[in-house]
Amino acid sequence: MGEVDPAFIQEPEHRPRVTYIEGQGIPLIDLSPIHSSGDVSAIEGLVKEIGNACKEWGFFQVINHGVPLEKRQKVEDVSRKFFAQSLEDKRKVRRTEKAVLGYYDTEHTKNVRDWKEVFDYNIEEHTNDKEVTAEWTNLWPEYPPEFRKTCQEYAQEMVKLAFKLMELVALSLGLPADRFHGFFKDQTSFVRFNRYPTCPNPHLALGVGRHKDSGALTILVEDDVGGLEVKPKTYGEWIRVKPIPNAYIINIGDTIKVWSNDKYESVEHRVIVNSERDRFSIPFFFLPALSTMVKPLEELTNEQNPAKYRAYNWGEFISTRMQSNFQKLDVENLQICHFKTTK
Ligand SMILES: O=C(O)CCC(=O)C(=O)O
Ligand SMILES: [Fe+2]
Repeated sequence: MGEVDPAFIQEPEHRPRVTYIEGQGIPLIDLSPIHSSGDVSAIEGLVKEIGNACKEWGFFQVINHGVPLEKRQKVEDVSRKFFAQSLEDKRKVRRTEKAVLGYYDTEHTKNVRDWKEVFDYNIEEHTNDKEVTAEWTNLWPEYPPEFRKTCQEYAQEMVKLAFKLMELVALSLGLPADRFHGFFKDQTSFVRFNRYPTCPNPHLALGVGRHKDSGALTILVEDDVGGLEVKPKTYGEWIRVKPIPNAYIINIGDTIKVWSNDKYESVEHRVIVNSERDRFSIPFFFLPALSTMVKPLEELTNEQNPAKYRAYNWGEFISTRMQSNFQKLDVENLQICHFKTTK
């Protein structure tokens, strides 16, 4: 990508600011208690911390998460090797409008093109639902040769961590630890490799435009370049996230927001690019099964606190969203607010 094509240019109110606020207050949570069985008070303390972070921020970082560093380094390595190939080679595993996994460099967020290229792969090779128009079949590149195995091993680590986090989220809502597990049988979770190339005019474009993640939660690895910004509800301003070596960044997605009937927040975020160094990141999106009807949990609603959302089908939602990100459209993207029962 060379000059900044008009397709990438953000409206003035969405362009990044030259000066920024870094990291203050973003919760940093130590997950060690989940690995040492038996210490009830440590687990209780952790559950409280998670609950507060989900309520106030919708966003936090974790350390002592149990994911071996070597698995992370290997996956970062294959991502870099894949992107270092020629465009022609990368396009051998190119996604299409219908087949939504693989490589592409033309994603749009809210109908403005993102300054990035991506590669997506699914955790489970699930059969495509007839009701749903998108195809979810993995396209594996031939290079580097260890690509597929490394990706699959990393995905298993992400799934393990995601289930642990969902248990903590469930406990923090006063629910049984395994309350959410059933939704993830035949999950649609996927991993994304992002490369944000250097940009000649970083103040005009964004690596990813402002958005909320629509799944349950996202577990993100970023390198040391920095550029991720979040706008927590309590803050009202964009805050730059400070990269912490070997930490994972967790953000709550719209699905948890709906399940919790708005008790927990999904936070708006975006990625700033720069003119000096490419940035690489690897989000894992923890997503329910295609057939899931997403709606506020009955245990968390009652007459005083009625459901704030109508049920929607996850398969239709995610397929519509993936397809609308493929190209610029003249209509607004599908959002959970379209299913709100109250204004
Ligand atoms: O690259 C990042 O830090 C975040 C990417 C992101 O928000 C996304 O892909 O949904
Ligand atoms: Fe995101």
